[in-house]
Amino acid sequence: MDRIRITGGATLNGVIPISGAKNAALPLMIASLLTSETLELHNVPRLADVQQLLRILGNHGVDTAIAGKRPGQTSETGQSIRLKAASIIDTTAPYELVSRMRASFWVIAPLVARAGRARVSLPGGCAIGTRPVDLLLMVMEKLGAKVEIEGGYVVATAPSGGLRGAHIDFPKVTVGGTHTALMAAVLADGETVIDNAAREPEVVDLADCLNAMGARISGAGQSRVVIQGVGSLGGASHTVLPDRIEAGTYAMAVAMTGGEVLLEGARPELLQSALDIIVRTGADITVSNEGIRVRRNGHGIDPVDVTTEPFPGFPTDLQAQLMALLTRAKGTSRIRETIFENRFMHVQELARLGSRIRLDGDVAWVDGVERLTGAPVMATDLRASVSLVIAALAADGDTTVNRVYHLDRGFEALEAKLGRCGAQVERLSGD
Ligand SMILES: CC(=O)N[C@H]1[C@@H](OP(=O)(O)OP(=O)(O)OC[C@H]2O[C@@H](n3ccc(=O)[nH]c3=O)[C@H](O)[C@@H]2O)O[C@H](CO)[C@@H](O)[C@@H]1O
Ligand SMILES: C=C(OP(=O)(O)O)C(=O)O
Repeated sequence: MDRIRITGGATLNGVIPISGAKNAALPLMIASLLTSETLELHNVPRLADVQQLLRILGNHGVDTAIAGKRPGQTSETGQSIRLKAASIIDTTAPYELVSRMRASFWVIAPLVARAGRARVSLPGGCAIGTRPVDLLLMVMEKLGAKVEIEGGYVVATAPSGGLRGAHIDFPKVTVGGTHTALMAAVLADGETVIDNAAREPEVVDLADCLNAMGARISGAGQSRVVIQGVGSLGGASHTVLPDRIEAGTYAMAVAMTGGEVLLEGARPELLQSALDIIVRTGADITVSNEGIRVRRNGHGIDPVDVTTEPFPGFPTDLQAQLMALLTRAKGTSRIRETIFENRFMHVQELARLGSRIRLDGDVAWVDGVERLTGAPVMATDLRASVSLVIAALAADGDTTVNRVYHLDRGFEALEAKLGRCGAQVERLSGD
């Protein structure tokens, strides 16, 4: 298994291009199941999760073609992928494929909408909590599907006349639930109203693409979304929005090490709450047409008090990275995690580097320390892994981050992007 070795101490200076968002690319790719025509996606990041989803979609009958490199494109220029599901050849999403990635469960919605049936293994994904799918199943039932659990699989069947529009009122904000509702309702008969919908930018990106395919969705990005069902969807060409979590991660890395980096292509409105917090820690943020510039020169790291919330609040997917930054703050910070009940698995690994963090239920108290020291560490999920990279960049000596496959799920060309800005990061191939 590959590992990454980081020798701490360097400041970061230069330009980091921001990739297309993993969490937008995945539902966009799944939307290809809704039409027999070609969906062309641009700026798709080169990530293990994208590859895995291509395998899953291929199993359902989606033909994919990845465009070759054009002049001037580098290995980090997002890929263009054409997806065409002329017909759905298999409505089962098997355990071996789905258990590795949470988002793959969302195929349930387009499969039932288009083929009338789906048999989908209960999902896997990052180990950050129990992560039930009850609200996704509620969506399918509200739209008229019969839902049963058989041998670890969810079997959902549309009524004879197909899915019917309905009122869906989510008791809590769920990104996956909202994606599912959008993809199930676009082909349903009549109107669907979603209340308490997730307002995340990735939901808006999916709705924009579905509308380009001929859907009639209004209000995406607000709590109430209204969908008028249509008879069929066609092809479209859509560019994946930039990854706000990747941008926030590198912003925190620069706030940690000091230096000055342009996050090229990052869009500030997608991560304003995180940028506000980074400014409160003492870094400077400036915004231009090129992206977001982050700088910390000579100022220490100030402690902050942060609570994770659904968009537009501070994202849970940046909580671990912020915690890493705050391990070196001048004072005590408080981080409250309200989205996932088990998303503090990075605490014990950050402790190996010398951090001082106390857990009290859903709150982590981070006492800033003068010095971190390198150590072998092992992360249990994607964002936890990258939080260890951030801490390692500021630690004395070498840190080896094991289980790099977590990083490869969500960070495109991490070593190259950090390396070009002066960090000493090296991938060690293992057995
Ligand atoms: C691939 C992808 O886009 N993943 C993101 C997505 O995950 P995901 O879509 O899985 O997260 P949700 O927004 O659905 O989860 C929010 C909360 O709702 C709960 N819940 C969810 C569904 C359900 O049926 N029942 C239920 O109780 C979850 O356990 C959690 O406590 O949004 C999360 C919250 O922003 C992010 O951390 C993930 O990176
Ligand atoms: C939790 C994440 O991914 P997933 O939902 O696929 O587990 C993430 O992107 O941080």
